[in-house]
Amino acid sequence: MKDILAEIVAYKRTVVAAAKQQRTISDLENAPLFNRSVVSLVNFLQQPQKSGIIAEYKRKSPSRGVINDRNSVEEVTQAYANCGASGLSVLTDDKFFGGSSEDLTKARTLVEIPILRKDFIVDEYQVYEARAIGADVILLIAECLTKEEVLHLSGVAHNLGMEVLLEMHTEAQLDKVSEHVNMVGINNRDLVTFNVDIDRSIALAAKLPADKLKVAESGIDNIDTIVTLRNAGFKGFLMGEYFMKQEDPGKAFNDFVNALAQTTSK
Ligand SMILES: O=P(O)(O)OC[C@@H](O)[C@@H](O)c1c[nH]c2ccccc12
Repeated sequence: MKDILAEIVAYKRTVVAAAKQQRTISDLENAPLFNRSVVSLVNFLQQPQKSGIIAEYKRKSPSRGVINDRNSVEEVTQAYANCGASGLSVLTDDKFFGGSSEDLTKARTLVEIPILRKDFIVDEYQVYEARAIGADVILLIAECLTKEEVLHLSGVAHNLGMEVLLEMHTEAQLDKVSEHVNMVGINNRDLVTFNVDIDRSIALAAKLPADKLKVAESGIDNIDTIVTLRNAGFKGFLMGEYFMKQEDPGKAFNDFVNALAQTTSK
């Protein structure tokens, strides 16, 4: 299989080069949202009355094709926030995921919970951009960055007051965790083969540094899985497709969170 990740990263480099011509970093620093106070996802994930779910707005993906092109970002993200999401994840990639920076900014103006910029960050310019569009957290993907790049990009995010979720998939990538990484996400989905394996999160979890909050990502579609992952020490659950593919994602989210609360209060 052709490495889609390499294709995405190459695309990002061209997008960033073009964006730099349009808006300099100092333009970004002057954006109205740039100096707003950041909301801590680490803090929200630790609040026991919340679900622990980071609910994702995603229109399409390379592995699934179109997931939802009917429900607006405003409608869905507001419903998620009102129904107990601990955070939101908004795809800002246009070409592969059908998202945009505007999507994230629209959500920002409507909700107060933390928002993760879900994209493929390969240049510090994108970290400034994340701050300018209203994100609280950035995603860094270990698979597409060197250890030095993770250190640098996480340091930039930290200096701008944002938090960092470092996503990984293999034990070898543990080495890339830096002091500025606040949360480690284990992706159940292999970004090269797209295979989903929940047991992988559980196996890797025990090996994560104790001071980093653990987030399980992808392919989560039932409450038992969340309970199992919680017992393995995970505090955050990043879920996209399961809600987005339903007729009414906001309602589906609400039903799921209510059922989860029932299960865990027993
Ligand atoms: O839709 P799912 O299977 O619930 O997965 C959500 C999220 O984990 C997934 O979209 C994701 C995880 N890491 C990524 C990196 C880039 C883009 C997308 C992702």
